[in-house]
Amino acid sequence: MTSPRPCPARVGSHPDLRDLRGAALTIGKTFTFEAAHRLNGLPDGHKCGRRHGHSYQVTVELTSTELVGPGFITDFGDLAPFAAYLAEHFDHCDLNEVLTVEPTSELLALHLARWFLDNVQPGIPGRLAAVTVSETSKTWARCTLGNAP
Ligand SMILES: Nc1nc2c(c(=O)[nH]1)N=C([C@H](O)[C@H](O)COP(=O)(O)OP(=O)(O)OP(=O)(O)O)CN2
Repeated sequence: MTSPRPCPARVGSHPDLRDLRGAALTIGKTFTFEAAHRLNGLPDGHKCGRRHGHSYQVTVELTSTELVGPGFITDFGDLAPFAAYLAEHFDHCDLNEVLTVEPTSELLALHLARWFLDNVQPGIPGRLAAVTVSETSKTWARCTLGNAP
């Protein structure tokens, strides 16, 4: 019987990303909720003018040039307030009653980015880079944030 091959020497990058000029890491977490909506302002007969439902997917992306703790941009668990906001205000709701703007993917991404910046961003180390909203498996809208604080 041959003995198993020994594990190779340990490898890994130093956690200081400044070693890699211009490098940044990005993480993402996807949240889901079910909701109904109809879109106003469309031509007569447009199918999205009728009330219909979607299984929404919302992905937040966070970026940083520095890692904390064991090597995190942000602990995924610290995004729980965002999950709670979606569950409380959007899940199984009519988005026309929830939002003061038309419930398009674009305007929903914009609203959720604003809410995240106001309510989650102040308490986490990573920086919000983008919020992407998908109504269907084939479509998405992304709100990309700049570098300004
Ligand atoms: N730029 C946007 N266009 C559309 C949005 C939107 O939020 N932003 N929303 C809709 C409808 O709500 C719905 O998502 C329908 O999308 P659509 O891809 O047109 O329809 P289907 O999922 O049925 O896809 P098919 O390719 O027609 O099968 C519309 N447009």
